[in-house]
Amino acid sequence: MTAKTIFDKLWEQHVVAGNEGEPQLLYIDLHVIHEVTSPQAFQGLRDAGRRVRRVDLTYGTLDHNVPTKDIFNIQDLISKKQIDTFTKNVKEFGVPAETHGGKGQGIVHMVAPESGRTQPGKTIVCGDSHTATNGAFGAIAFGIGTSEVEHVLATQTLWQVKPKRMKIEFIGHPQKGVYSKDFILALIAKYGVDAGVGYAVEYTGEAVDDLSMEERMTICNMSIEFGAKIGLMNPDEKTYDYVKGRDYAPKDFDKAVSNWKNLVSDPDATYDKVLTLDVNQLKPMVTWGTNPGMGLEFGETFPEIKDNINYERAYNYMDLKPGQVASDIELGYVFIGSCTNARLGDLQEAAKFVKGKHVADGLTAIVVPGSRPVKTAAETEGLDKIFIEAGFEWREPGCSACLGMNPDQIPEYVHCASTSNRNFEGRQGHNARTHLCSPAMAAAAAIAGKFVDVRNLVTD
Ligand SMILES: CC(C)[C@H](C(=O)O)[C@@H](O)C(=O)O
Ligand code: SF4
Repeated sequence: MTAKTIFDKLWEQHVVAGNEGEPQLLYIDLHVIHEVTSPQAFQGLRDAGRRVRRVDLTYGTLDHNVPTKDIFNIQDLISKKQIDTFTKNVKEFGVPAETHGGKGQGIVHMVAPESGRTQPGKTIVCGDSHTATNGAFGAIAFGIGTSEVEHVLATQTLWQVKPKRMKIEFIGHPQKGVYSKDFILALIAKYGVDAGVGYAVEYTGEAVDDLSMEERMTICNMSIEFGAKIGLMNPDEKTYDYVKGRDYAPKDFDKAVSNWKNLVSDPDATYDKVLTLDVNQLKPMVTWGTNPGMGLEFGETFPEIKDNINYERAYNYMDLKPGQVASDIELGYVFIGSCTNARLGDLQEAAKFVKGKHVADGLTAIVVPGSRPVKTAAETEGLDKIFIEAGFEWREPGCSACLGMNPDQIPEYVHCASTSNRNFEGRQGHNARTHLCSPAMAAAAAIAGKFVDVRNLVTD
């Protein structure tokens, strides 16, 4: 029997028709939807007189347009329309979905795992690029376009060409104050934002084994910033423990686990490409430019422009210069949120750097839990008080300032330390300047008023 990767095993199990190298029809086990990319898809079904084929394998939430200050007061007309349309569509088609302001609501890539629907072995799609987040469970999960959303709603299948296989090994053990966000930012800085194009990436290595499920999700989430549509990991005991006891966990859990145990890459499986990154000496990462690959370890000087036209443009947009360092950036805003880094563990870690301290003068700092369950759990532990007493705003869950599709926008020309995944021009607001980093780095920066090395602040 030839050795196989987890990706090969899962792909084979889901092919309904077609041969490798050509488009193949895949069966989809879970289709998650949100208000931005589903309206035309539902309209298409309506026009064709079709229904949703498997409402039981479909699940929706509202996230991008949610106002996080005053959640029921939706001022923006487009936001209001998208939220109302979604609510009407899921009702009409009978799709289970979280309600606006409801107890399970949150960012789409957070609520699927939280509800227990995300499980090893599944194919999971959503009309959203960061769907790869779910790959942390040992699933094939990827973002699709609106016409594909319609196809999946109607047929529960999707045509796809099988990507190549890449293995990325994170070796070593990080220093305290260095997190999985730093691993993935370092990987993208080293190999570039296109390095993953055409590949399904499997993340392995002792550094990944040591991570919690939440930290693993941060890495898979940013596969897309590395250029890959799919990023996944081998499930293990931590994966099973995460799923166990959740509302939609398998009823016969032991049987499910015995199946999941086979869903790992064989030791001698081969890959089209293998990359490694040693995290032993890795320092906290901060991006200086306008794509997620323009990042450096804390303390390194920003690069020379040379012939790099993108660098010149990035420097102009960011109002920074070669030779400067991250601590030179004059921060005006700190955003702790998004599907990359707004889980309970992220907020717990950030709170450690905030407790008993105060946000720097003139700086606005907001914490936006990624989902209602995270918000509630954080409040039960008193994290909200720690942040509020320190001068942070404590918001309602949603995508928030990750992208400004809601009132949460970074003001023009202001530099923002952000725990999100994209630092493109205008992403967080017109002419806003985004610096990607870990929750700990963002929290410490809010207190200091500038980026500082959190390795020096770790107490436990
Ligand atoms: C709005 C949505 C389609 C988009 C995506 O696909 O990623 C958004 O979530 C983002 O992060 O830019
Ligand atoms: S939090 Fe950001 S990256 Fe995640 S789904 Fe929302 S907009 Fe996209």
